[in-house]
Amino acid sequence: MPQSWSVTGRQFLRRGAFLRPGNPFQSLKPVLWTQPLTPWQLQCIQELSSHRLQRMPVQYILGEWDFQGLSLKMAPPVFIPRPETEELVEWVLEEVAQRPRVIGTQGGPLILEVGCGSGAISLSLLSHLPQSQVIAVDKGEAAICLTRENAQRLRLQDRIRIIPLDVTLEGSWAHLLPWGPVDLVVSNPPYVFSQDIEQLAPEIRSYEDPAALDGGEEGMDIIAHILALAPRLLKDSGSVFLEVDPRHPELVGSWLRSRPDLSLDLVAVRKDFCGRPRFLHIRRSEAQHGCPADT
Ligand SMILES: C[S@@+](CC[C@H](N)C(=O)[O-])C[C@H]1O[C@@H](n2cnc3c(N)ncnc32)[C@H](O)[C@@H]1O
Repeated sequence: MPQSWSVTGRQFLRRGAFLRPGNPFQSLKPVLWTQPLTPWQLQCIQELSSHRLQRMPVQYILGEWDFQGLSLKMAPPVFIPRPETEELVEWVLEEVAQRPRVIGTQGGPLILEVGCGSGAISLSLLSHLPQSQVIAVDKGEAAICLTRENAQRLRLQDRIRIIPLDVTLEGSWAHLLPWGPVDLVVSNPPYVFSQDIEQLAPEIRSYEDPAALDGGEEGMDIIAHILALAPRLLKDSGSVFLEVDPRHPELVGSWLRSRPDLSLDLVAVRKDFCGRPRFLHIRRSEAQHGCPADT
């Protein structure tokens, strides 16, 4: 996998003055339509094209990608944020707006994101919720570094704690609460069924971290860990929002029914823009006090 190259697509387009600052690709200056390319420009185009011919995702070639109006740095092998995840963020923001008394009574909600990747979810939530604070965890070192860099680029670093952490490790939950229990846990976890990994596009299989994708036999490995930890992490009637595979609403529902000790209810399922059930809202029952494993 090529990890470094002399120039990213975005740098090339800016340095070569192809784009007006801050404008999208459509802003290509008309005067350039007929101007021959310089040798340097030709070399850059050849280099960038060769990456694409090796099936490198365009987001890695450009070195930047937009998510919820934020421009985020992208670098392999950190997971590239997908458009449907913007819908997860929008759902969380809707819930926060509709239930301000329940979620984050004082200031904005305190949010934990499990598996932050490039920081897309955490940073877009912070940019929309100026009173909120976020704890973002990921087990991947490259993901932690990229979230840190993106938080600084967006000047959101003062409201985010970025913690390298594997949520499947025993006792990990204690590190997840630097500010005490949270109002919301949000995650786009690895949820691809192991047997489906082979069918993913070469762009995904060759360049993105397999740990960001493979959720085990039924795609439930990390989901189950997050849900098992949730009662220790959440305030009373706090919520978990998850992005999942269309088969997961059924699987997660029956998994939760098999774990009544967790006092978690699947309260809503939302479809993505293709009409597939992809997002779950799971709420901690208000009646619960203390954690099952503590008693
Ligand atoms: C599907 S990616 C989501 C990244 C980002 N939230 C997004 O939506 O673009 C899943 C992320 O979970 C992280 N991850 C996988 N297993 C984990 C674990 N056991 N503990 C913490 N993070 C984990 C991966 O490193 C990856 O960054």
